[in-house]
Amino acid sequence: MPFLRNPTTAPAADGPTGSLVADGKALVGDFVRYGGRRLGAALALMLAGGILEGVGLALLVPIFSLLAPQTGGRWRAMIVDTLSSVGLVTRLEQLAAVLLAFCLLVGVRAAVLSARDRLVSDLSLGFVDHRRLMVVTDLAHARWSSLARLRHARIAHILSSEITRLAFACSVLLQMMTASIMLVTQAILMILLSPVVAVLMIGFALLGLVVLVPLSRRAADVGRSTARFAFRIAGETAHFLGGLKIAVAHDMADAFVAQIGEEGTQLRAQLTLQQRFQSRVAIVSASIASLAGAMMIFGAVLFDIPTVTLLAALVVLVRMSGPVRSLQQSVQQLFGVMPAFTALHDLKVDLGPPVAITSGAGAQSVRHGTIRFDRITFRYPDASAAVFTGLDLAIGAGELVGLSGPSGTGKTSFVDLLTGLLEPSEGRIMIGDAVLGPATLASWRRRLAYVAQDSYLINDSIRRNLTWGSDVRPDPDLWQALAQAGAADMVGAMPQGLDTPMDDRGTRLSGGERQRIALARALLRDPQLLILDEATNAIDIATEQAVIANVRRALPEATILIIAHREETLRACDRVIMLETTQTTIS
Ligand SMILES: Nc1ncnc2c1ncn2[C@@H]1O[C@H](COP(=O)(O)OP(=O)(O)OP(=O)(O)O)[C@@H](O)[C@H]1O
Repeated sequence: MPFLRNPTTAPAADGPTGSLVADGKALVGDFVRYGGRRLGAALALMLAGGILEGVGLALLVPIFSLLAPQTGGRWRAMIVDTLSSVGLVTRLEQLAAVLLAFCLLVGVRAAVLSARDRLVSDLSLGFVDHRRLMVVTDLAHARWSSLARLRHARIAHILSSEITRLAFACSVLLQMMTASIMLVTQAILMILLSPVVAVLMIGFALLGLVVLVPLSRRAADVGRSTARFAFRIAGETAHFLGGLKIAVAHDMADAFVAQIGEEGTQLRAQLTLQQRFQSRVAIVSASIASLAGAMMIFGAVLFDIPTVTLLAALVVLVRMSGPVRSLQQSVQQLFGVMPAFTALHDLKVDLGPPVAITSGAGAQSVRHGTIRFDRITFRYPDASAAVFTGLDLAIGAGELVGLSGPSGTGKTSFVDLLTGLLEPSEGRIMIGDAVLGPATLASWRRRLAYVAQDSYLINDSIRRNLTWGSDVRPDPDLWQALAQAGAADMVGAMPQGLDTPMDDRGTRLSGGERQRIALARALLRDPQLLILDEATNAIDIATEQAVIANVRRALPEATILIIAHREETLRACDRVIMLETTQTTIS
């Protein structure tokens, strides 16, 4: 599994502002930076598709002229002359040649559009992956104090729903680019066919803008509030089970169902309103388009425009309705999905600057030695009281130390300071003769192993779980570590042994079984400091005592810190640090 080292450096100030235009610009900017040359190639293919579409439509003129000679006007003479000069004399030969050219063109256009769609899909999926990795990298490198303030539900929502909505925003943006290029090429063709018809068309396009923009804006407002509503429901759905549990326990199940039903009704009403606005926009667009068609026919008669030109122009007009509709719908859809982009940006702002870790030449190695808390004061940002004030203590290399105390006295904070997740507000932590800080953090973290109460297992085999975070090791080493953690019999009894998959992160194992696998994994890191954070509390006392003795034998030189409440566990330690109040005392 690759470890991410470099947080993203995109400046937060370039991010969304809440206005569609500014947010759209920021999203496009991000997308352009990501797409680079491939986006250029996609745009070139879009342009080629547009031009081929224009040429294909232009070929309708000779086809119509040859089909209905009396309607051709000056076009027909020109076309017949050109084809005759290359040896195609009869009407049938000329028609066959033009139709062949048309078919070839349709084939080439289909190939270009298929290449365009492949590239566009690659780009949009790749961009979403890239943004997801950016978020995960930012989270992985954020200061722990910033991270601890975030709600889990918010992160889960961003990494699942919001990223998916961003994928949709990308495809909408790309649709808009394609539609715009199509429209421009079709408009140019219209001008070439007949400037008079083009002027009429532009007049109607402007009329359409004047009528449709306010209507679309109102439809977009409705779309935006629908998105907010759906977002709120999604948030509540995430806490559904918790809410249901309390409701059932309080005999409020029917009220809970009614509450969920009411939210559904409100969302439906909102969606109906949105649909109504979209229908209104569609009715007005269709009316303007049909009026434009009628006026074009009228204008053609008035200005004596050949029927062939008129027919071709009408086909172009019909073809233009697709990109126009696509553009208009895309703008509305962007309103709905843009909050996803804003949410990603807000998360980056809330995470603040990444934690400083020196790598390369500036990095220092730490050597095994006494761990010393030297006049440590620690206060969480925004907290009124400090967790530790002027804490002085030392843990000798190779000591087995217990850490205990009532809830809220700072055990987790102590461990987080020791692993460098939190930085002291005052004072310093020494590892041997090195100060724990940006230069020594990477080296120190490579030398420690941390096992939590709720063990993190990945959805993979036991073998991969054991070597997660350390080098690949031969099977005998893995079995030895499992035996030391008291898990060898358990894994040996599984039909696939080390290759047994840990489905659903090992939830089918008991808490104690998961803890023993996590402990074996920690032993395989051969750490200088082993932290067991309530990591054996789900194991029965007799097995736990045996496991602690095994661990000590397996790591004779390592310092071991056990956070525990059980007296039996603490009795196995050389000494115990007891956190009694926020002003720590040590016994
Ligand atoms: N992110 C945070 N922001 C502000 N205060 C915090 C934060 N995390 C913990 N605290 C406070 O710091 C104090 C120490 O918390 P800590 O989690 O270290 O205690 P603990 O001994 O590990 O508790 P427990 O045994 O319940 O896990 C508590 O008063 C807690 O409310």
